[in-house]
Amino acid sequence: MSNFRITRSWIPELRIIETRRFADDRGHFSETFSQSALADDGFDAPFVQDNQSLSRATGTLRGLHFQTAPFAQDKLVRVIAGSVWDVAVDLRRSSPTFRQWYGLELSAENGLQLLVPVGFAHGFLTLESDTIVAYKVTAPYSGANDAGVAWDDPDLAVGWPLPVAEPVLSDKDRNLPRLAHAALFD
Ligand SMILES: Cc1cn([C@H]2C[C@H](O)[C@@H](COP(=O)(O)OP(=O)(O)O[C@H]3O[C@H](C)C(=O)[C@H](O)[C@H]3O)O2)c(=O)[nH]c1=O
Repeated sequence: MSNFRITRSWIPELRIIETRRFADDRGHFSETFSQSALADDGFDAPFVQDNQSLSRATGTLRGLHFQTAPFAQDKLVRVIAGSVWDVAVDLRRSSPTFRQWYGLELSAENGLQLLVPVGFAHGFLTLESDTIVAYKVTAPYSGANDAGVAWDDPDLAVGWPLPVAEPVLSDKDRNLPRLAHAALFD
């Protein structure tokens, strides 16, 4: 049996990755990344950078972000501590699921990962305090190509399970454009 099970969300380009846990009296062990498991599922873009963020407060929302070409990124997202509602939004104008979003809970407890390909915006909302999110990307950071769309754009109507009245946002995220004015993918 493989240590990874890769399935697709109802938006088929989004992969959900389950990792096998080897539990014993000490706790558990799992492999968290396998290039060959992803390649066997048809994903072979090389990851070039690892990122990690700590969000202290429950209800912290980071997103919805993406980088524009030529620094567009695929992202492989997992949670090391705590839990998030993780969201990907299809920004590909030619896609049958354009403007649609998919969300799931990623947590240290469930060990799930989401692979968000180029063409999607990504964001998450923390469901616990002191949540640590780690993710691999297939292009380096480029501030000049850092783009995004408003987390609360009514044209997207993302179903954030807000555990607080108002999310904790960066100034940048508070001022991201609505979809109608955002950079998109073909
Ligand atoms: C993403 C990134 C940021 N930075 C610098 C730029 C800022 O001075 C500082 C914080 O960046 P930012 O506020 O964009 O971090 P997040 O709000 O956590 O954004 C990230 O979280 C959402 C959920 C994502 O999907 C993106 O990968 C990423 O945009 O780190 C870097 O130096 N390298 C990087 O790769």
